[in-house]
Amino acid sequence: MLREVAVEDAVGLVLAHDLTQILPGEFKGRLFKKGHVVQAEDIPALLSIGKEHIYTLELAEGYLHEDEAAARMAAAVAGTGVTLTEAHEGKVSLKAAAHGLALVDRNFVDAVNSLEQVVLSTVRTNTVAEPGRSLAGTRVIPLVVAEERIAEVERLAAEYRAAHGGEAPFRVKPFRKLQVGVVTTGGEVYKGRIADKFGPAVRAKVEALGSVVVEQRFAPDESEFIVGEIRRFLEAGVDLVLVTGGMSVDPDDRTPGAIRLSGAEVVSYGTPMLPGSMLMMAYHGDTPIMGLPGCVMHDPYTSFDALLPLVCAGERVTRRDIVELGYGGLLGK
Ligand SMILES: Nc1nc2c(c(=O)[nH]1)N[C@H]1C(S)=C(S)[C@@H](COP(=O)(O)OP(=O)(O)OC[C@H]3O[C@@H](n4cnc5c(N)ncnc54)[C@H](O)[C@@H]3O)O[C@H]1N2
Ligand code: MOO
Repeated sequence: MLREVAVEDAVGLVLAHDLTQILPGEFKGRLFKKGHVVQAEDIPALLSIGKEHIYTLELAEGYLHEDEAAARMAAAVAGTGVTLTEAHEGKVSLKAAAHGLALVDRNFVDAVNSLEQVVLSTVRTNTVAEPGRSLAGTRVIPLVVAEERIAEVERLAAEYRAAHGGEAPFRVKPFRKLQVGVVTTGGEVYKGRIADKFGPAVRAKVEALGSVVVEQRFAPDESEFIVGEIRRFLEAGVDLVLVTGGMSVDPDDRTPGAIRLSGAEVVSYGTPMLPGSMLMMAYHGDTPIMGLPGCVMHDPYTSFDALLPLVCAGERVTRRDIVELGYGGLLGK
């Protein structure tokens, strides 16, 4: 168990937890590590950070130190594509091992946090994970916790894995390198009245996730023409077809009709996200095809930017994924 000891009497005893020093503007970090055996020369430093008494460690049977509890929780929830840090000041961080899509089961996270004294804090599911970026953290609130509490978290995680073919409730799915074909519609661009701005914008968004635009082709506002270009890319075996412009309500907006006419199975025309409400998500077999409205060209984050990471990670976008964009999806106009 923990024993409170006056600093002057602590020489030779084992520190129960990391001790943090904060010097505003200069330093914040660990002054002494958990497990450190207090030396006579440590006493002035301990007093300087305001410690006249410290906890020394004598763990009772059936109790865990905060570091071990955090480490066990992290190991229980972490799946593929995730690395764990060592416990530091009672916290373990879960980091992305590769550039990919963080997949987090919200119900599982809620179930863990409904237990008392434990913390599982994560990014939202479908967040883009950069390698080395911290995506989740585990800790417990008291310095020592009943082992039974952590065993409960481990049970929830084991049940989750059993119900999901072995997949963990928290994992990172690496991005694939997709070969992307772009069909840019619009008579004004096709006829050279204005310069194309969609191509560079879409290329940058695709490349940021590690995929590549293999070709961009141009089409006037004619359904059959657009269908022909879509089919050409499908026959060439691209992994993703993007059709830009012509997505709203004008008579010249042919793209949604052309995507349907090409034989695609439409998941959704329209997304509850602003900007990006006029986006179409569809599939030809396993090949995704997306109709991109004008805003994708000029807005940094739209429904396209929310869905492209799923596509690049090889997740099949469902109607449910589209529905869930609405809550928190008002970003612009
Ligand atoms: N009455 C309504 N008006 C609009 C609606 C609506 O629901 N009802 N939706 C709005 C939304 S949301 C969007 S987004 C825009 C644009 O949708 P479109 O995909 O149809 O975009 P276009 O009409 O094709 O083009 C808009 C604008 O951008 C220029 N453009 C298009 N492609 C290119 C390109 N490759 N390079 C440079 N510039 C391009 C085009 O010339 C137009 O000026 O509709 C809202 N309106
Ligand atoms: O498709 Mo619009 O995107 O909402 O600006």
